[in-house]
Order: sequence, then structure tokens, then C-alpha cells
Amino acid sequence: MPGGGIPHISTGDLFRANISRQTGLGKLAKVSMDAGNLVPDELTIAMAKDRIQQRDAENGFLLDGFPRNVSQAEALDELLKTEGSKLDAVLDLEVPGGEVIKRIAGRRICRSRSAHVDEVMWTRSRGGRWKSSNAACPMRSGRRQSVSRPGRTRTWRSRPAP
Ligand SMILES: Nc1ncnc2c1ncn2[C@@H]1O[C@H](COP(=O)(O)OP(=O)(O)O)[C@@H](O)[C@H]1O
Repeated sequence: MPGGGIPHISTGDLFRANISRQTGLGKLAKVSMDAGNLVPDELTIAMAKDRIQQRDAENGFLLDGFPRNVSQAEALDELLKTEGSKLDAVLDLEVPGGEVIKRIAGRRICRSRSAHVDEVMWTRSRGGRWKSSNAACPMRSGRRQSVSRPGRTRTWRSRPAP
């Protein structure tokens, strides 16, 4: 929870938690997420509404990653209207394009536990091989990592040490 005791509601985190627990929602969301697409509005809106209506969010919440398009914004408006509440503030974060690209290109997701997302630094050795640093996934211990080249795929691959 952020300062002030209100829950941080991140739709990305909620999807990843569902994927980890292999829920029905997680299985459906995974298909879209693995394809690099947004999860369909119907699923996203239902999940966000359900989370917002939980008890710990009664006194407020911080939304992160939701709404992400007009129909989600309309659904949120509708929900707030029904509950007789309104948003206090919206943060518009302006990040330089280069920084955004660096972060997207450096993102790593553990293939076996999609809840493990990590931002990594990539360096290229003299031999031209890409190497990652800043690993957080427990899969790493006892295993040797084979990582994909920075670029399109951000999958974190692990294979047993020889
Ligand atoms: N509001 C949303 N609408 C649809 N899909 C979402 C939404 N929030 C998250 N997702 C799905 O979850 C994934 C991870 O979301 P997030 O953690 O916010 O990271 P990012 O969008 O930066 O990759 C998104 O790529 C998307 O597939």
C-alpha cells in the first residue's frame, strides 16, 4: 500500500498474480499478454471493478495501468458514478522517449513464473555476446541462464547447468 493506507491497484500485477495462480482469468489473460496485446476490455474491466469494490479500497485506491483506453475510462466513470465517488487526481507522467525505449528493451519476464518481472541492464561483451545483470528470479540459482538477445523477445530463459 502506498503512504496513506490505500491499496495500489495495478492491472498488470493483478493479471500476473492470476497467471501465477493459474486461474481461469490468468489463462485467458496470458494468451493476450504473451502475444504482446492488451487483455480484452471485458476481462480487464470486470477484474478492475472487482478489485476496486473490495473492502480495503473503500477509503480510496491508487490505480496503475487502468484505465488504458476510452472504453475502460467510460467503465470507470460509470462505476464511480454508481458509487457516488470521483477521482481526486490523475498523474500524467512525461518520460523521454529514449528512457521509455531503454526500459521496454530491458524488461525481463521469467518464463516459468510470469509474476517475476525484472528490469535488467544489458551489456555487450567484446565477443559480441549480450549479457544481463540485476537478476531477481529464484530460477537463477543453480541454473545457468541463457537469455535472448535484446530486441523483440524479453523472455527470461533458464536451462539446467551442465
Ligand atoms: N488496463 C489494461 N487493459 C488491458 N490490458 C492490460 C491492462 N493493464 C495491463 N494489461 C496487460 O498486462 C500487461 C502488463 O501490464 P503492465 O504491468 O502495466 O506493463 P506494460 O503494459 O507496461 O507491459 C500489458 O502488456 C497488458 O497485456
